[in-house]
Amino acid sequence: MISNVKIAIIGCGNLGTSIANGLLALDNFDPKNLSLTKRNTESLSEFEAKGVHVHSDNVIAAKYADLILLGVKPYNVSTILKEIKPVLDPKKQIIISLATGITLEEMFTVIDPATVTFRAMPNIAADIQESITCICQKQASPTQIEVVKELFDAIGITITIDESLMEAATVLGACGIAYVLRFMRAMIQGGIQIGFDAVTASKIVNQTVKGAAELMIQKNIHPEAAIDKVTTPKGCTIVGLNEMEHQGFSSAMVRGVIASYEKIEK
Ligand SMILES: NC(=O)C1=CN([C@@H]2O[C@H](COP(=O)(O)OP(=O)(O)OC[C@H]3O[C@@H](n4cnc5c(N)ncnc54)[C@H](O)[C@@H]3O)[C@@H](O)[C@H]2O)C=CC1
Ligand SMILES: O=C(O)[C@@H]1CCC=N1
Repeated sequence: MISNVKIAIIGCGNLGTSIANGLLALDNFDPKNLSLTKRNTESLSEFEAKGVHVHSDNVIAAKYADLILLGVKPYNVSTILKEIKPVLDPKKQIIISLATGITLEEMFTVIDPATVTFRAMPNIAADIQESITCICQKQASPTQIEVVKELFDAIGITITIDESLMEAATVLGACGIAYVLRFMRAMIQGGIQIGFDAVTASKIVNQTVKGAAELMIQKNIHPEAAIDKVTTPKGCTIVGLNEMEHQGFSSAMVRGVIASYEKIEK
């Protein structure tokens, strides 16, 4: 049970906070099983008030954790690993790096290559237990894989992938939430121009996007199959969609995805 596992999030910023919120909303999750670190812990005081261990000592947090999540920026991963290495127990603990573009091999140049190490790529919807998290690992036992899957299943859904796809997973799942939000913002702006106030436009757009996503998830169909049901011949939907395509909508999205990917691969 994930509720009995001691979890440390080293470097609890935007993503770490989302994961912490998702975990704390679970039934039976004991806040005492969660440790969050940050250099300046002021912004984590709400967690402290809920009984979570909050401090700036990464070594202490790592020492007493079963699962050690690295939530720092990619360029800080190596420094953190060097810092916590003296207290790591490769046989008992599991390290999970959330950092973009840092390979398992790179981590093994710092820590003992026998350490059970995962890379995981969740997104900020972990906050409301709706993340999609892609994971990959080296030398984990089926039980250890199960524990890590259980952690991320608790805050959304989890897919196991090959490490070679982790950068693509970052773009589609983690950056992806920002692409969707920018799309929503544009739709709200359009809605305001055709007459709605911002609050009403947001409400309509939020539910429309939720409905579209749920339709795809529950019916397991390709988006275009559902689009065909909306586009009345000679109607207003197809006119709007075609105008968006004339303006490069799909092309802009594909090129944005590739630009993000190329940025990580550099
Ligand atoms: N923000 C997102 O949506 C996603 C981020 N990621 C990855 O997660 C990692 C974190 O991203 P964010 O949360 O956006 O960054 P962030 O900058 O909000 O969080 C990083 C945190 O680490 C803390 N930190 C830095 N050095 C530290 C140290 N020596 N000891 C303890 N804490 C330290 C910082 O104070 C900060 O709070 C990055 O590697 C990023 O690539 C992955 C998926 C999604
Ligand atoms: O923008 C970034 O680099 C990170 C990785 C995925 C989401 N945020």
